[in-house]
Amino acid sequence: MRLMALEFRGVSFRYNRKTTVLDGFDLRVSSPATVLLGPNGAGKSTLMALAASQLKPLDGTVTWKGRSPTARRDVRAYRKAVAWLPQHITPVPGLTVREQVAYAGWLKGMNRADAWKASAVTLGRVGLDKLADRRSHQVSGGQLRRMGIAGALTHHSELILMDEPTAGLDPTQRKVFRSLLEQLADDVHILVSTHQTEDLADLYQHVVVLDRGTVRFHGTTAAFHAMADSADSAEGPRERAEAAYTQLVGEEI
Ligand SMILES: Nc1ncnc2c1ncn2[C@@H]1O[C@H](COP(=O)(O)OP(=O)(O)OP(=O)(O)O)[C@@H](O)[C@H]1O
Repeated sequence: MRLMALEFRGVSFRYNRKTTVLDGFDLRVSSPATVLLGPNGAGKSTLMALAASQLKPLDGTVTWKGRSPTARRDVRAYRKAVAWLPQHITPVPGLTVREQVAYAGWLKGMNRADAWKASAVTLGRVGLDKLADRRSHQVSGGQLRRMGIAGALTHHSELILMDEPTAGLDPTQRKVFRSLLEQLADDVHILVSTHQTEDLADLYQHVVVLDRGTVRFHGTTAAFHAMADSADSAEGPRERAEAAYTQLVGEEI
C-alpha cells in the first residue's frame, strides 16, 4: 500500500524574478491532521496551491502517495485524491448547495447519479442537509466552506488542503467548523494553514512552522507546545502555542 504522505522534494517556485518563495524546498507530511503556521508572506498559500496543483513547481516534485500532479499518468488520480479548499470559495451562480456538491463529485470523474446520491450523505455529514436546496450564493462564508468540504467528501478525497478555513468566521461558526474538522480526521487527512492557535492539540497531531520559505519546526503538537514550557506567560493552550511560535519566528501570530 502506498504511504499516505504529501511530499515536497527539491521544490522551487517564484512568482516573478524578484519573488522567490521556495528554493529547493523539502517537506514530508504524513500525519492525518497537520497545521501549517507562519507569518504573512511565509509562503503558506503558495505551498498549499502547489500541493493543490493550482501552481506548478519550477523545479522539484510534489507527490501524494507517490503520485505527482505534473506526471501525465498520475494527474487524474492525484486531483481526485487531493482536494483544495481555498480561502475564498466562489459559488457557481444558479446552483443549489446540493447541486454544487454533486457537481464537485462529477468534476472529479463520478457519474451524475453516484455524485447526486453521495451529495445527500456528505451534506448531512457537514450539517448542511437543511440548506441543500438553497442557492449556493445565498449561504454564509462558514456554510460555503462546509459545502466545499462536502464536495471533497463526495469524491472520497484522501487529503483536504485548507487555507485559513476559519478566517473571518464568527465564534459560533468557528466552533462548528472546528468540530467538523475533528470528525473529519477519522477518515481523511487534513493540512490546514491558519493564524488561529487556540487548542491546536485538540485538532492536530503535527505542526509545521514556515518562515520565508523555510521549515522552522516540524514535529508533534506536544513537542511544539513543550517549547513554550519555560515561558512565564504560557498558561492556556493558545498562549503556549503563541509562545512557542514567537520563539521560532520572533514575532506574534
Ligand atoms: N500572485 C503573486 N504574485 C507575486 N507575488 C506573490 C503572489 N502571491 C504571493 N506572492 C508573494 O509570495 C510570497 C509568499 O506569499 P504567500 O501568499 O504564499 O504567503 P502566506 O504565508 O500565505 O502569507 P499570508 O499569511 O499573508 O497569506 C510573499 O512575498 C507574497 O508577497
